[in-house]
Amino acid sequence: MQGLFITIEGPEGAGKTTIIKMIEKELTKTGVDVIITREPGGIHIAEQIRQVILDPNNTSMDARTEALLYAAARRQHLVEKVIPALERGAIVICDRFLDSSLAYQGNARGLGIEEIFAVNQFAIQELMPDKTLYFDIEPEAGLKRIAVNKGREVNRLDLEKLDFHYKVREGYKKLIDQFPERIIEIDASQSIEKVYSQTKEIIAGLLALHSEKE
Ligand SMILES: Nc1ncnc2c1ncn2[C@@H]1O[C@H](COP(=O)(O)OP(=O)(O)OP(=O)(O)O)[C@@H](O)[C@H]1O
Ligand SMILES: Cc1cn([C@H]2C[C@H](O)[C@@H](COP(=O)(O)O)O2)c(=O)[nH]c1=O
Repeated sequence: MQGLFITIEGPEGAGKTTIIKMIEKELTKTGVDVIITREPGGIHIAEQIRQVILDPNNTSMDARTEALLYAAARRQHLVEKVIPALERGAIVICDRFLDSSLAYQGNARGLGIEEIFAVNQFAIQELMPDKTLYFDIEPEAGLKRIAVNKGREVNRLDLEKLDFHYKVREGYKKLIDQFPERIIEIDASQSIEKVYSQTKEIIAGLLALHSEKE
């Protein structure tokens, strides 16, 4: 595949969506073929699965069912949107991907990072991101940010106890140790301007390297 697959990860309220929108605006100006998308979602079927997973009324959802639904949404999103874009050489920036499953379902739900990785192999068939930017923030600070954002819908996972969100962050830290070449950590507790300028610099570097290779 000739494109470049970049994923953005982090706990709730880390600022992923905010920064991705700013990056999209910047890249669109420069004429780069960029696709901005998200998980779970990004295409009709996966958005429908998203509604089921994140509905706060679905309190009886089993943890393995949750993990499988994320993997199913991922599969459809890859096949319908991400892979075709990469094949035509586009830059794909995805708000969350496999690492979210590893941190949330694998570590925080306690299903096991290795186990969730294995389940997801069926969905991704070894298609991993070229680079992942991990936005790190203390769970309390991230949750505080989303609490003051009154326009945002509260989802089923936001409602988990603080301890769950700490385990999510712990899961991401384990992934950084496991994939140091792929995952770059950014301190997301900084101002929007600082997080944006660091992200922009990293993405510019990745684009430059990518175009050298072509
Ligand atoms: N660096 C920042 N400093 C202060 N507030 C921020 C910062 N980045 C984002 N915010 C605000 O925090 C809230 C959450 O941001 P955003 O939706 O981008 O986070 P997210 O990582 O996509 O969250 P989630 O994964 O929970 O959807 C928004 O109201 C946004 O304006
Ligand atoms: C892809 C993916 C996501 N999650 C969780 C993380 C968030 O709580 C929601 C998505 O909401 P957002 O506002 O779009 O960030 O889903 C998960 O638990 N596992 C996953 O694989």
